[in-house]
Amino acid sequence: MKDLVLIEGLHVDAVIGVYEWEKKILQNLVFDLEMEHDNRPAAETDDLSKTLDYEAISNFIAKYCSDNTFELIETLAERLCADLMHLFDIESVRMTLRKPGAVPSAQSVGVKIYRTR
Ligand SMILES: Nc1nc2c(c(=O)[nH]1)N=C([C@H](O)[C@@H](O)CO)CN2
Repeated sequence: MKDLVLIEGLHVDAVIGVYEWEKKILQNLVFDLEMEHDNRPAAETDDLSKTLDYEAISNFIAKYCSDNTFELIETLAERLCADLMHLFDIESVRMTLRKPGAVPSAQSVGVKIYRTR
């Protein structure tokens, strides 16, 4: 098992959805990420620059969601994972993206994807 850096339950507001009324409102999305990265260099040197900075990545996700609008959560998850892997030293990422308000009778709905270099 390789090392992981985690982000769990990251709440972000976004304009997202297939229906016209959804394009005029903000809806809550919840992200969980498992990002593969060798944590030993950071642990050996106690150096943030050698690991995946979960704060920087969380901030990037929030800004990405405020700067971009999509219809499908599949599109958001796919493009966001591609950008994250391009910008950060992530070997692979498992992203769960939930849209809790989308189906009132469900606790949550969403997608889960796994992408690797
Ligand atoms: N697999 C998906 N199904 C649906 C999506 C989606 O993004 N992926 N989106 C919608 C609507 O936007 C919905 O969230 C409105 O409540 C429907 N199904």
